Amino acid sequence: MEIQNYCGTSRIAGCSFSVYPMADRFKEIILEALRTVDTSKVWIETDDVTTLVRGRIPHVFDVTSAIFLAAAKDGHHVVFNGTYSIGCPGDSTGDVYMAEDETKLNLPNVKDIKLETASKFSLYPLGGGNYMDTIYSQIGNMRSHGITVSKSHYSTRLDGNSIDVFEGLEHVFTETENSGSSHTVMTVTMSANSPSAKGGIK
Ligand SMILES: Cc1ncc(C[n+]2csc(CCO)c2C)c(N)n1
Repeated sequence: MEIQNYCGTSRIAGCSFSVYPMADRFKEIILEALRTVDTSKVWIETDDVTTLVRGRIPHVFDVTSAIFLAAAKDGHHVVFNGTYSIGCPGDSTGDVYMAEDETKLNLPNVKDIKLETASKFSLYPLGGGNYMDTIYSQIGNMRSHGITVSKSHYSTRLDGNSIDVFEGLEHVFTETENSGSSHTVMTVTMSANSPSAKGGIK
């Protein structure tokens, strides 16, 4: 069989992510978080390393943020690590999940959860010309979401309420996509309830 390497045109988005609860009950916390979130508007697959979610951008962010919040809301130290991608060559157009509307199913259940988080994110607008301009303007974009933004090497640090940070990141990702980047990748590491002092290890 001939193997084809082609670029789909559907603009299906996706995220490969894991949550790491630092607790004895980590297995139950992960599985419960995956079970309680409504995933009916995305394609989803979990294995022993990550969970993959694919569909429209709003639902990919709705599901990933709700799973993190479900795992972290009770106070356990939990880390989320995710790679968001859109325009990946080979992601097929045929997925039924692209027919869904943009109404988020989980946001009403998690929007009032207040959870202070520390994150680092990196944005990679692939296939566009002025990628540094796009990155700098999108880092500026995060500030307008009430997020504390600070410099780091290889990434940008974000301190703020979990849902607000996810909302800002969704905005950044969507705007980068709309700016004409043919393939966009964004990595996010988010930590909640860490016993470490902010920015340090004491
Ligand atoms: C979101 C998410 N998906 C999958 C894993 C991988 N994983 C590690 S332990 C465990 C439970 C026992 O099977 C699973 C599924 C993860 N950590 N987070």
